[in-house]
Amino acid sequence: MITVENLTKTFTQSNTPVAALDDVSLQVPDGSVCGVVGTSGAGKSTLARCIALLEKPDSGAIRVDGTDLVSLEGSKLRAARRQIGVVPQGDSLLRQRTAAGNVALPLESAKVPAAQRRGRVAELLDLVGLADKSSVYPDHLSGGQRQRVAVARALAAKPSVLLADEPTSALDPGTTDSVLTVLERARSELGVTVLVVTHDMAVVRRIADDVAVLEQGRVVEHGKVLDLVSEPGSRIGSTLLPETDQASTLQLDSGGHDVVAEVVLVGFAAVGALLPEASSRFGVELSILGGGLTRLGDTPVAKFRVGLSGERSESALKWMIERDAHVRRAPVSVDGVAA
Ligand SMILES: Nc1ncnc2c1ncn2[C@@H]1O[C@H](COP(=O)(O)OP(=O)(O)OP(=O)(O)O)[C@@H](O)[C@H]1O
Repeated sequence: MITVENLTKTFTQSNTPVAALDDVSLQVPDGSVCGVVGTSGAGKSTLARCIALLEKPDSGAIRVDGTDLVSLEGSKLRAARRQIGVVPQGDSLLRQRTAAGNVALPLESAKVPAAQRRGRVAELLDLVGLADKSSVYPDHLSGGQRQRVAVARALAAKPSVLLADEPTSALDPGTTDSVLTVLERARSELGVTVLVVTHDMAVVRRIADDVAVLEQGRVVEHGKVLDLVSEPGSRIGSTLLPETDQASTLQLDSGGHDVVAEVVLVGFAAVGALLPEASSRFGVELSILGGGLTRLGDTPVAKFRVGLSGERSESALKWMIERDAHVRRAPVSVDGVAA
């Protein structure tokens, strides 16, 4: 578990203090992937650098498996750093070393014997799908392959935490996918806790269990992605789920329904069966007025605007809520048209 408690960090720019981190607290459970997102200047990289112990916060604590890393010094600090593998922002490989040579670097620093080193490097290159590129130099690798070597290098010393700062920036969607697959594999096959700093919501959509949204140095939203998307007003929800409120759809179809509601359904069972079952069980006519289906990680999630007509519309809605559908009633005016 990574626990960040009340972290603050202020820089001075032209004699003016800039609060890069302003009382930031968050938790990343063991073996999970947490995305840290936010606009440019929100404080994402500063947070990553503090957690990687490359920057000292002004105050606050960073606990990995219970130990506060901020207070460590000397050999204890060096040992703690080894527990945190870092994939830095941008191209970080040494040009004069092969892929294998780059991955071997942390093992050489830790004085791991050569035979053991070779075995570990081979394992890691295999993990990132680059076993056949071991003797290739970075200039002859694609951007995505270079990032995967950087991930292998970050994992070399068997860290419990992997921190990746914008690992997919400047990569096209196909290449992004190959890098995300490797981060996801680090979690699933090695049990590493992964923190990904990114401005790219596709990263959150594809691999994050948890997410923290930073804005001007503060955490404005934090939690499990699948919980947040069902909360009314969630920024994550409005970014990751389909739009439901196109004015044209509403004007054409919403009139005449007894109940109009926005429904978020999470998981195969809910997405596949809940609406048709509610309709048949309560004898109500149910129309989809907007929205659609998406996928967050492996989980299908739907957000629909629905219109229900029939005497038992309210009961149908209540029944869906009891089955974990997240329902928000749309206000309906006296003539029955959704506002
Ligand atoms: N070394 C520094 N000296 C002065 N100001 C800094 C320093 N590092 C960061 N800042 C400032 O702190 C704030 C947060 O910067 P940070 O790089 O953490 O944001 P970010 O969310 O990672 O942005 P980006 O997505 O553009 O990388 C910004 O206002 C930035 O200008």
